[in-house]
Amino acid sequence: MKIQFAMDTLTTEQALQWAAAAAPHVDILELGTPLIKSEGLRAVTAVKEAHPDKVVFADLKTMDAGALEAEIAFTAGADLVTVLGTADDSTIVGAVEAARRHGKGIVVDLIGVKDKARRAQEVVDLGAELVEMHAGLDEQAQEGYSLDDLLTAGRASGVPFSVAGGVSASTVADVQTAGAQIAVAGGAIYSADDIGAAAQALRAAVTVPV
Ligand SMILES: O=C(CO)[C@H](O)[C@H](O)COP(=O)(O)O
Repeated sequence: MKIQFAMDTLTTEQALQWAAAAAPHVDILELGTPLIKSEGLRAVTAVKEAHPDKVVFADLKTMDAGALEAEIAFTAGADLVTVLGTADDSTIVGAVEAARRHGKGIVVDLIGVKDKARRAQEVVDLGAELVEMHAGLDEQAQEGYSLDDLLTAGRASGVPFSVAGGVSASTVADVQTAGAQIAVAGGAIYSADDIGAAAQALRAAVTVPV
């Protein structure tokens, strides 16, 4: 299973520092939505130039104009771009077509989707590379939140999936056992005093490296 580091910060400078510390221990460097809104796609270019060997993930969370938004992110250096599962099918198809022109991929983020397993199957049929079983930061802050529903939806989907929603070193093995291709971790890494050590601990907690 791969590890994706979600860099939810507001400056390219901070992201580059975090990426440098975490890169030896992660497979995918994600530019979080707040970072892209704050700095624009220049941040994607900067991270790709600094880490050409890593998969660079632009978390655009596109809801409309799928072809156009995906096109500009791939041109800026992204390898994977997100479109929301709540978007119209035509938005997802437009983004997938842009990905194919660039030899890259679209990840459909299922944040806010009620029946995640069913929508996952639909969007993979539309050409998405994989889906992200995702509970956002606001959902995570609610009392009683756990990853369990995401893992259940992932197992039920039968399609390639990642899991994002507060994944930490103590839950990453459960994500792997559920069959995820990718575990996404943001706060568990960037909130630590030592970013590199936190990324390394997450990697070490994955029982069977893939
Ligand atoms: O996309 C996001 C929020 O919308 C986050 O990047 C994602 O949830 C991963 O971060 P964390 O591990 O802190 O939940």
